[in-house]
Order: sequence, then structure tokens, then C-alpha cells
Amino acid sequence: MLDVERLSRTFGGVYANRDVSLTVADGELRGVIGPNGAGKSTLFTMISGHLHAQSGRITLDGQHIDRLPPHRRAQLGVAIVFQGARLFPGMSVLANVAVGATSRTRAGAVSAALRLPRHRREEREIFADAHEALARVGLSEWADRDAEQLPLGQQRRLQLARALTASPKLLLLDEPASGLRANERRELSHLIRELHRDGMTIMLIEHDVSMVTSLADRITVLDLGEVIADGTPDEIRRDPRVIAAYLGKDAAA
Ligand SMILES: Nc1ncnc2c1ncn2[C@@H]1O[C@H](COP(=O)(O)OP(=O)(O)OP(=O)(O)O)[C@@H](O)[C@H]1O
Repeated sequence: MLDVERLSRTFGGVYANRDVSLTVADGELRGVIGPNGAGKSTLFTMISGHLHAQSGRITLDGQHIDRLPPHRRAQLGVAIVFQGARLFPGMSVLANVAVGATSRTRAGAVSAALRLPRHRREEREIFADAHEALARVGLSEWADRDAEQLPLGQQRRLQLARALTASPKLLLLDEPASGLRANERRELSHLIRELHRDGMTIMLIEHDVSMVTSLADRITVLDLGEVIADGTPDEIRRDPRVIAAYLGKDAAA
């Protein structure tokens, strides 16, 4: 489904990603781990198109997408939840999800301003999609609440709902669990596992190694912008390079 070949990107002459290659199978849940500054977010934003790679190639279902802008990649099924993504302040939970969905409408601004039938139909579809996505993440009963009033765990699920309105083929989650309490983490893990079971292809950046090893089919480990290991959670746990670079002595014990 996703082929990343020798992707590179530098900032100020320093490699944030250097010849990063990986292949993600259809329906796979791929964990991406590595120390701070390893290049994980850089990799995700190059896949989503928000950051340009300086070299390398990205192929989604056989189609080269590396020259496409982010909205075209989104139309092809790539959705990203950014690290620390913000909510729209002063808006309800439902409106926050619906705003995410409006970027995909076809009717355009003129038709929206004139409230032409096509626009009204799209608006209905958007809100139907938003309701469905909220149900999917278990937030239906909070639809009319002010989004900012939600506890952090629910805010993260809201971000996920926003991404789901696009019915993505490939969902990129950049540290969705950071800052969450243990019970919120468990709920989010459960939700990610369900999406995976439903067949969605997911890439997940996560610092909590036990969370990522319990969820992922395979894990890619980055260090200083390079892939230092790629394998099943068991293989990763045993890999001496990973233990040395990332997991530390505790994990090796
Ligand atoms: N927009 C930018 N401008 C300059 N340097 C950047 C930029 N984005 C990333 N970098 C640098 O690229 C390297 C990789 O950063 P990146 O955010 O991809 O790492 P990460 O593995 O996601 O880190 P973290 O776990 O802390 O989120 C770091 O050295 C970072 O400082």
C-alpha cells in the first residue's frame, strides 16, 4: 500500500531523514519509534505532503504521490493527525469535526455563498459524516459540547474523528497519546486497535514502547534520521542496535 524509498530531508545541512525506506502493507499497523529528534514527525509530514522531501520517492497503491500537494494526497486517502494538533476554539465538538470535512467539498465557495442545492446537500453529507465519525470514536453524546471543555483524552479522540471523516486508506497518527493519563491511553489504544481490526492501514508514532509493541504488527525504528531497525515487536525488542540507541538498559533487562 505504501512504499517509501530513500526519502531524505535536511534542515540547515543536518539530515532529519536520511535515505529512509519502508514498506507498509495493506491493513498493517506500523509503529514508528525513536529518540527525540530522530525524524519521526519529519517522515510523517513528508508522507502527508506538508513537508517536501529533497530526494526519494513515495508510492501509495502504485501511484507516485511525492509531487502532490497535501490536499491531493488527502483525496487519495492519506490522513494525518499532527502531534499536538489544536482544536478550533469556541466551536462545538461536532463543528470541529465538520470543519475538517469541509475541505473535501466539491461545490465551492460561490455555491456555498448562494446556498445552492448542491451546497446544501454537501452540508448535510458533511454533518452526517461528522456524526458517524463521532460515533466511531465514542463521542456522540458530547457532540454539542464546547470542544475545548473536553478532557484531553476526548480531545484526542475528536482529532481522530476529524481524520476519519475522510475515510482514509492510510492514517498517520503522530503521538496521539502524549500527555494522556493511563486510563485515557488505554481507551485510545483500544480505539486504534479497533480501527486496525476494521482493516485501516495505520502508522503510529509513540514514545511508550509497551503501547506500541502491544498494538503494532511491525515497528520501524529511527535514530538520527536513519532507519536502524524494522521488524516485528519481538524482533525490535531483541535488536541490539535498538536497545543501544533507544530502549536503554532497562528495556534490555
Ligand atoms: N521545521 C524545521 N526546521 C528546522 N529543523 C527541523 C524542523 N523540523 C524538524 N527539524 C529537525 O529535524 C530533526 C528531526 O525532527 P523530528 O521532529 O522529525 O523528530 P521526531 O523524531 O519527530 O522528534 P520528537 O520525538 O521530539 O517529536 C530534529 O533535529 C529537528 O530539530
